[in-house]
Amino acid sequence: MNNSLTPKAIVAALDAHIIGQQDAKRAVAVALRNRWRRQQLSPDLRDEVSPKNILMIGPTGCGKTEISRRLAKLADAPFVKVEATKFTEVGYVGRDVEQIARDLVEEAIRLEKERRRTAVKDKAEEAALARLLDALVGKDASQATRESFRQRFRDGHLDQTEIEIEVEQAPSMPFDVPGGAPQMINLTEMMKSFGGGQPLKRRKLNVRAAWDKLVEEEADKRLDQDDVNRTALADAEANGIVFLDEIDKIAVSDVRGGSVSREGVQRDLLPLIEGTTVATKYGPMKTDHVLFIASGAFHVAKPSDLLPELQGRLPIRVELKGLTEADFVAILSDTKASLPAQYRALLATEGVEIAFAEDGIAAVAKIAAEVNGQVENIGARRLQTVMEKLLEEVSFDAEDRGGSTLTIDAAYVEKQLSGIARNADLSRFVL
Ligand SMILES: Nc1ncnc2c1ncn2[C@@H]1O[C@H](COP(=O)(O)OP(=O)(O)OP(=O)(O)O)[C@@H](O)[C@H]1O
Repeated sequence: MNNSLTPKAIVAALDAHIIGQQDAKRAVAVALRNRWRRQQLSPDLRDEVSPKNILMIGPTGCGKTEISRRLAKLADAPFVKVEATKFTEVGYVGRDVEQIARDLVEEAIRLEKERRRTAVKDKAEEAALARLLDALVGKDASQATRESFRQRFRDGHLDQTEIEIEVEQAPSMPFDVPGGAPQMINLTEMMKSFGGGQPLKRRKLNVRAAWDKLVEEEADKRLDQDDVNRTALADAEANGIVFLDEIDKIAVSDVRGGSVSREGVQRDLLPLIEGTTVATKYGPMKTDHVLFIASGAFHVAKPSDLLPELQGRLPIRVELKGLTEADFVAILSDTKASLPAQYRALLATEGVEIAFAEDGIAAVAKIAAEVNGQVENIGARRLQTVMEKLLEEVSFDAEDRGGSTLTIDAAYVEKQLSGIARNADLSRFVL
């Protein structure tokens, strides 16, 4: 991890995307910095320091996941989100919670591959181009023909041309045999151990898609898979972040009748959070230093309804506030890659300019807050449904509007949305 990611720098980076919720931002920033601090310690002391996990308490759609996901991205750390309620479903067997650790390792592998692919990109592209040309003009074509196709490909003229190439088959789903990961059978892994790579399969693709696939394959061939796995496993152990959503739903007082199984889930989660070793396809993974961020609305159950041991493992409590109309204005106006900016960019690709007037933004925020109040409070997620409806017409007609400019002001918002927003029954379905 990067030395420059001080708590202040982390909060500033989160501020670019998330409005308010300063307590939560500060808590995650300190948790992340503590990881860096731990790495600076002598090995014996380093092992003693366990992460201070966080419990985020706040209504739906107020930024809990977003803060955690952005934090992970900032730190380039493997991240998984799991709903705690998933483990209370019918068919649940205690072992399943260990899947969280396995998923974290898979995510770490994906990240590690992505990092390394950039290093071998040039060589991979060269080899991919050779294979692409073979597929386009045949192995025996003259140098001149190959060169001319190479140029046409570079200029993008062949993007939609269909070709048939031999690519590696996607790995088959592993069979998850009772008893855990070490006994997983993966057919493609087995084929590999009998010599040769993944089995090949002829597929029809357009040149654009074939190119991406071939570059990925050629890059992967140049990666030392064992080393990728080793590094990724260590990365998941030291830097992994698990976001455990809906933890309140497995707290005991929230249920009538089903409490045994829910308490069971808490008991199963406990070792994972306290630190245990989970068997994965890539070797044992220790969860001692994984950062857990648990989250829930806690409308009915309280944090004190969780098992005491679990409460102890989530020592940092932060409360996130429900978002107000003013927050919605800020989310629409002041965040990086805000929804208006996204729609503006999307429609610009069709030559349609849209400009959001200040009173237009205010009107959208007002409607979102009203519908949240009348129908159901889904927080900032409401902005997505409102914006989609608002721009539905222009999004559909964009092809006929090339070269035009549309100003989205209060009057336009009123025209598009007021009928729906004032009718609670209608907005229940549409907004
Ligand atoms: N404070 C905020 N600032 C900017 N955008 C926000 C904020 N809160 C939520 N959003 C946006 O709303 C959407 C939903 O937010 P998020 O996934 O963080 O909800 P949540 O609090 O985790 O809810 P849940 O508990 O239901 O998962 C995301 O697209 C996010 O970008």
